[in-house]
Amino acid sequence: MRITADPTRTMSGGGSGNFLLVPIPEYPVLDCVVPNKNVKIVVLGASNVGKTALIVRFLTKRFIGDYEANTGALYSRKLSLEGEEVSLQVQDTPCVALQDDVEGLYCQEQINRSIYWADGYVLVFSITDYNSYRTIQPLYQHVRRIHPSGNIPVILVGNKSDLLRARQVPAEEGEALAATLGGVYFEASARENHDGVHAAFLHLCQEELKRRFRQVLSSKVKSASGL
Ligand SMILES: Nc1nc2c(ncn2[C@@H]2O[C@H](COP(=O)(O)OP(=O)(O)OP(=O)(O)O)[C@@H](O)[C@H]2O)c(=O)[nH]1
Repeated sequence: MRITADPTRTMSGGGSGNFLLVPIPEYPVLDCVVPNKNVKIVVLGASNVGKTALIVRFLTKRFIGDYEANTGALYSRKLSLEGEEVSLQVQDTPCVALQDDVEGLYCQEQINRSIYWADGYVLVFSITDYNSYRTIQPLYQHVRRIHPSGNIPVILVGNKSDLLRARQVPAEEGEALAATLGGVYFEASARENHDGVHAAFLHLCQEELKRRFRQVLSSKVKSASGL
């Protein structure tokens, strides 16, 4: 499945101008935690693909243009999902890079900790940068090495869909890759559209909550059948 940002519904950020973003969590993390409804998401991808821009767009509806490089900031906020309040934590990360050794991927220890910590994964590439797309498969394998068992809620985001003339990754390749990862492909533009970005993050939260629900259900079935 692919969701393309709708340019007719652009939310440009109301004259925010260009300035360096200093990431400040919307709520203090501890105030934000709702028991059993705390979803932790990490955003991963190569350099310059728009990880920070996507997070900022999702949380503030704004596109600023200039972001502090490799922030690694943790953001938190509450949101209403299907009538229930969920506290969401979103971890920005420094970029990962392909390299020629056996592992194939350069990933800082800080990123490994974030992968271990998270419940859900936003894997981002830029549709204008084929190398960033090539990073995704090894990155996913890296996540799987850290979480070898279980279902990993993941979405694939092809960002910068406003730059169609510079496209290097066809939408079909994004969809095909997402299918092999067991996730959904969202094509989005952090620059031009809030709705597509919002839909992507929301989908991931919903997937994680569904996964928990299935887990609780199956453990109840197991304990009932054990009686
Ligand atoms: N045209 C366009 N530019 C974007 C979009 N998203 C981000 N950018 C620009 O791409 C550049 C990189 O954005 P960042 O959000 O800093 O990317 P990042 O992946 O966090 O980068 P690293 O710090 O290298 O990990 C910035 O100049 C953004 O303004 C988009 O959807 N469209």
